[in-house]
Amino acid sequence: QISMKIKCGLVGLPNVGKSTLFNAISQKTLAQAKNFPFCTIEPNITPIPIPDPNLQRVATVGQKNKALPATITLIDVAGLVRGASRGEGLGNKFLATVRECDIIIHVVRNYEDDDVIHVEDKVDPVADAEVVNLELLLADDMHIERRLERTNCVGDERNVLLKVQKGIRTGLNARSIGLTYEEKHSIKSMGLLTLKPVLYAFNTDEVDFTLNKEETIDQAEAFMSRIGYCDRETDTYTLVSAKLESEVGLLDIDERNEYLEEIGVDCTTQLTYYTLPLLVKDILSLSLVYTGPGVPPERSMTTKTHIVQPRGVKTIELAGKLHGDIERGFIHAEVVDARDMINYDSYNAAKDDGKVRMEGKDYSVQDNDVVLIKWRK
Ligand SMILES: Nc1ncnc2c1ncn2[C@@H]1O[C@H](COP(=O)(O)OP(=O)(O)OP(=O)(O)O)[C@@H](O)[C@H]1O
Ligand SMILES: [Mg+2]
Repeated sequence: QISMKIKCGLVGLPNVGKSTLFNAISQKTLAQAKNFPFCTIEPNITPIPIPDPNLQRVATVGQKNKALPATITLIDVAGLVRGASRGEGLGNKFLATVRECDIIIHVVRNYEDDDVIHVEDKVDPVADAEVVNLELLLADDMHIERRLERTNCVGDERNVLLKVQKGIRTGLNARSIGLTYEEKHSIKSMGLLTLKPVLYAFNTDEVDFTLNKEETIDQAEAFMSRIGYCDRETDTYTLVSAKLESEVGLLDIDERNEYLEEIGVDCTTQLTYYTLPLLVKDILSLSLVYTGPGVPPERSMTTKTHIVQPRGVKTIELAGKLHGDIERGFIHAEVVDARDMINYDSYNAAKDDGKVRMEGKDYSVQDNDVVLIKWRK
């Protein structure tokens, strides 16, 4: 449960800008992004740091010379076309990669550009999203059917899958039928595509992203209310301009800032490399906790950020994650909130001021906790 890699899969029709967005978020040219459908065949994978304005300060106050941010993994896969579930295009084999993801980033094309081929011949984000969503639903239906044919599919798993199958056959996503945590858990290994939360990346051109921003937001809101096979309770969207963002990502920092200022774009509120990991953190209710501060320098020179998934991680589990010896020798944990700690000059100063509390091995670590585990060999 702790520091488990969080995977985000980029999904969408071919040639809508998935690889361009992948490059924009990674701020590198890692993926080939070209104007032809099925440009991507093998998945592109890269870690993306979760922006954290407190991390550097926590490391400094904790007298550590290295600060490691938490990362999520971004995966860019092949485009999906109408009929993929019946083997059209590249078929749906690559969806096995998406099954392992925690969240789907569904890229839809809202930009007009006669030079960029559209596999459905016209720019229509609602129609595109429906094509993809229907294929995801059909892929789940087939995946469930195959699993139900197996004699070892019994008990809770079978009952829940029958319930999901019934829902899917009336056009409902697995995430829309109100499964309990336990029910979801019993079918976890299936990696159902429609059980995953979806973040729509509404990919627009530079002008719609900047000058016409208000209208573009209206369009995106209208898009969200019109698409089919969507969950209006959980699914959300973000505006992106993959081309612009991938281009500025390659400029050196001064050039980039100057250009962004000229076009009125703010990095930390508008650029996807910054906003998207934070959205993912929010949607998946992830917490960040730190280890390192308070630990003597000969034991650690690094403040490390860990991702904690919902439903709690105990200090003893965090200890196990750091080292088997630390888990075995666990005495107690010192815990301070990072937002408090950064107001002091040192870890000890925060401690002297009563900001550091003592917790036992069953304490569930919280977002922003800085944890120092006391242990003996
Ligand atoms: N916001 C945008 N405005 C204009 N052009 C864009 C935008 N986003 C992407 N493009 C262009 O669309 C084309 C296709 O992009 P890209 O290769 O990223 O698509 P893709 O979804 O990865 O396709 P595939 O599924 O075939 O791998 C490229 O020429 C890219 O420059
Ligand atoms: Mg691609």
